Amino acid sequence: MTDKSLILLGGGGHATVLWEVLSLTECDVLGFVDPRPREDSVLALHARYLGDDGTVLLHDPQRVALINGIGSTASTQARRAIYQRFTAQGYEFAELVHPGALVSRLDTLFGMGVQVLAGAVIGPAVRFGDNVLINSRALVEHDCEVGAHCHVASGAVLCGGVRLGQGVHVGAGATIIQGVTVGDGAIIAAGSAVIKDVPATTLVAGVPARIKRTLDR
Ligand SMILES: CC(=O)SCCNC(=O)CCNC(=O)[C@H](O)C(C)(C)COP(=O)(O)OP(=O)(O)OC[C@H]1O[C@@H](n2cnc3c(N)ncnc32)[C@H](O)[C@@H]1OP(=O)(O)O
Repeated sequence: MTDKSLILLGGGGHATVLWEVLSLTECDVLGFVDPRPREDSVLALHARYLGDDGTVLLHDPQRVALINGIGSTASTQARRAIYQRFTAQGYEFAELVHPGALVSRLDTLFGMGVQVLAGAVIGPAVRFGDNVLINSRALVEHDCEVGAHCHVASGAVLCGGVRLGQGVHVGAGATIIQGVTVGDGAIIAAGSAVIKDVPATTLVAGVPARIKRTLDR
């Protein structure tokens, strides 16, 4: 974890989860930014509202680091966009690991700003790119490679040696069997069982998962 003070980007559901994780750490959290904060959002947890996203730029990137509070339910584009916007301005994103996650540090590599939430299990020799989100109770087995900006949603399972390209969304409760490769920008529907490689920018769904359509990106 960084020594810098932290600013949370976003105030919605994912930010609320992160706010709780932050409350379990010793970090100095300045507050959150959001263009349109809602009363039933992280505000309800008495988080300090700093202003819209542009407020971040009032803070020296040498002194503050950011937490990506944008979630995703399918496309990971919004999480990627805000990450790229602020890294281009010289800001760093802090790693955030819930104390109730089990993370092997045996040859496991984290990119910048990786988030691992409650109950997630990460096996040895796993490689995470930047801005990866491993959501609650997900399982990432040994030797997996998870590209930048991927979201492995709640309860999803990556068996050993799975390779995800960049910006892949693995839906809640989906399982990808060992050795499968998933191309950049693919979306795996919730609850699917993926038993063979998935081409880039396709949506796959079902048990076993089949291609439903090509995504427009
Ligand atoms: C903490 C958190 O909450 S993290 C967020 C976790 N949430 C998720 O991971 C949600 C993942 N989202 C899904 O699974 C959605 O159903 C999506 C993204 C796949 C739907 O995508 P859309 O583009 O809206 O697809 P649409 O609903 O039109 O369905 C396309 C086809 O896939 C099928 N399909 C969609 N979802 C599923 C699914 N989960 N399982 C099986 N088939 C599915 C549809 O029946 C349809 O099939 P058809 O073309 O044969 O009729």
